[in-house]
Amino acid sequence: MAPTDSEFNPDLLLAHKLPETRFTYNERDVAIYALGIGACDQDAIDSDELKYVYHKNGQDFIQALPTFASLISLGSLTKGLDLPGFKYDPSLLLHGQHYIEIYRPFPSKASLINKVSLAGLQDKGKAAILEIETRSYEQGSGELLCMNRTTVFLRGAGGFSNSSQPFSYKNYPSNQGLAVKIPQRQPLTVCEERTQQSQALLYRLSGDYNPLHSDPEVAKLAGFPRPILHGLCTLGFAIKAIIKCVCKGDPTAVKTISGRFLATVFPGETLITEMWLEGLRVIYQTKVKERNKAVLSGYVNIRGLSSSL
Ligand SMILES: CCCCCCC/C=C/C(=O)SCCNC(=O)CCNC(=O)[C@H](O)C(C)(C)COP(=O)(O)OP(=O)(O)OC[C@H]1O[C@@H](n2cnc3c(N)ncnc32)[C@H](O)[C@@H]1OP(=O)(O)O
Repeated sequence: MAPTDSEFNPDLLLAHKLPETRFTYNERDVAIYALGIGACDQDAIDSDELKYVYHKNGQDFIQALPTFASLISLGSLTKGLDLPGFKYDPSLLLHGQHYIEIYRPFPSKASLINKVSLAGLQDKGKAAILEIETRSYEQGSGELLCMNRTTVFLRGAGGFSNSSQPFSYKNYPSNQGLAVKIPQRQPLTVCEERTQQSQALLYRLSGDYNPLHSDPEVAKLAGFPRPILHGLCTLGFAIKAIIKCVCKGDPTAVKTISGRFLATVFPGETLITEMWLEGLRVIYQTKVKERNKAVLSGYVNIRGLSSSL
């Protein structure tokens, strides 16, 4: 008998080709994104951050933060994905992990073509873990600008495969795993930043309009007391802190970014990011100060460091 629409069908799923998408942005988008992750929020003349939102000292271009890459992939994903052979409830979806490779610094405006593919699916019993890879090419030159791998944790969508041999598919190298071991020693440096009560309302204007981050009723139905902060907003705060504290304010120093969202953040909470240097890798962990709770951890690979660190 042929499987019905609601049944798991790995052959159908793995053979499915996701459509190419397009993403065009300009300097206004770059600046709105930076404001959404707290640039100049604590100090409107912050000499490290003004360049992300304004033509500081007459600079020609507003400078894009490396985490702007995460927006490029999201355009095609935030409404959820229709995947033949696999069903899930998009209202129970949580962002679990995010991985970015940046191949060259971001222009402050561009038109891009996204090639999207399924990178992984795992049955974890109580949940399914779905991974989508997006490679973004500059229209015209065809140059590859960045790659995003979005991992989503689909609550309630597990248990779809044989429980003695749960389904597990990954098409990328295991050394790109995102779990990090937090060093036991004191961090090299620590950065504290308060998010605003309106943080998610501002961040959503960059393109992730999921009402989980803005609508109290939708948040309650998803199991939260109030709207939660976008995972990529928290990631943006953490990486901006690393650029300021370790990369001496140079956003082009960042090559690779990884992050695992460990717990939910509520807008208005204070983020404390601890950073450790291991060669050309910064290991980091972000905690919510008010609850002393780790909410994000990961690493950033950087291109080089000045010897004064
Ligand atoms: C296609 C759609 C694209 C979507 C676009 C993006 C939409 C954006 C949404 C958001 O921004 S949501 C807000 C940001 N995210 C969060 O706030 C999530 C924070 N994290 C959590 O709440 C929890 O970590 C969790 C994800 C609910 C998991 O916790 P839980 O206690 O249920 O898991 P465990 O029992 O510890 O582990 C089970 C299993 O899953 C693996 N795992 C655990 N956490 C993660 C994770 N964050 N990412 C990926 N995988 C995770 C864990 O290793 C276990 O596997 P095994 O070890 O058993 O193999």
